Amino acid sequence: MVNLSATFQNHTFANPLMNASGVHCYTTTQLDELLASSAGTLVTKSATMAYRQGNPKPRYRSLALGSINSMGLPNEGLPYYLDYVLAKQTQADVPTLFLSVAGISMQEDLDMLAQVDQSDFNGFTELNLSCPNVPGKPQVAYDFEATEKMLDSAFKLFHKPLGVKLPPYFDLAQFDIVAKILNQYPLAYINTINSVGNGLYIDVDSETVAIKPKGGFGGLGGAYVLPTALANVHAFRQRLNDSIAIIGTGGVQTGADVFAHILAGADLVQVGTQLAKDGPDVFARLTQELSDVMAQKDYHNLSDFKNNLKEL
Ligand SMILES: O=C1NC(=O)NC(C(=O)O)N1
Repeated sequence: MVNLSATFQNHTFANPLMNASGVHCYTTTQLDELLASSAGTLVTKSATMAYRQGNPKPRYRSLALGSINSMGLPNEGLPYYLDYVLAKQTQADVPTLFLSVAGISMQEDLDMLAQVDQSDFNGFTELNLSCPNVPGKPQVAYDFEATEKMLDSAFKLFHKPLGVKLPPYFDLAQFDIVAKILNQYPLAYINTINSVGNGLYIDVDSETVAIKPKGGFGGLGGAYVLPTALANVHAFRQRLNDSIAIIGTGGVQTGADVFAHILAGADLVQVGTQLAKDGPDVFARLTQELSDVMAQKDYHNLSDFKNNLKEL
């Protein structure tokens, strides 16, 4: 018998799967659909303090090998999502929830964290340091000094469980540097990776880009990014204190991809592009496929193979 239950910082989820922030999580209707699905839990769309329209459309394009997006942090504003998780957490059989924030400035991040800290929210807060799509706003987590300053300030005022959403890194020396910074803080988790920033999809027939913002440059998701996502999960698992959990995000299309993320060291696994393509029913398929892969290998629990990637 296969048991998919996932433990994560003393919280238990029915399975390790959830949505990636930004996908099927803008409205309470979408969030309720996630709760009604086979997903183990959910994360809200990254919020700014106030409602934000985001970039001009078309700003998302589903592609054969994944997706490209330059949404630009459209969201209903922090109060909308905070109200949602506060209302939901009082209901029976609702799992511990995740709330994502992404200020346009460090001060906005701190203001939002302060507001969440003063609330009764009992779930995990995700500080998104890696949105690649706000014109003129660099991805914070590519600036190591700014990241350190941000976390110093955040932990001075925030006392609830906090995670950070990181961009992909591509250099082993960067993994060393970033892990050294992150290990200084009592982080509940890291979530790696965000979309691979500023890719450019070209439609040869029309000789045109796929999305309107930023001349077509946007974050890549889907099959394009699975090896990069697995590398970031594994590199950070090898370098971070055991006290910091890891959410693996990027490139999940099948149960075998979920298995690979966990083998690489992920404690939970998020699904973005494939959720956008298939809708919340994707979680029923992915949990079944993960269960099938485990049964074929005679594994009964996630701990039987988590972070057990073999080298040659
Ligand atoms: O962090 C983000 N990553 C993305 O790929 N897109 C969204 C966005 O543009 O809002 N934010």
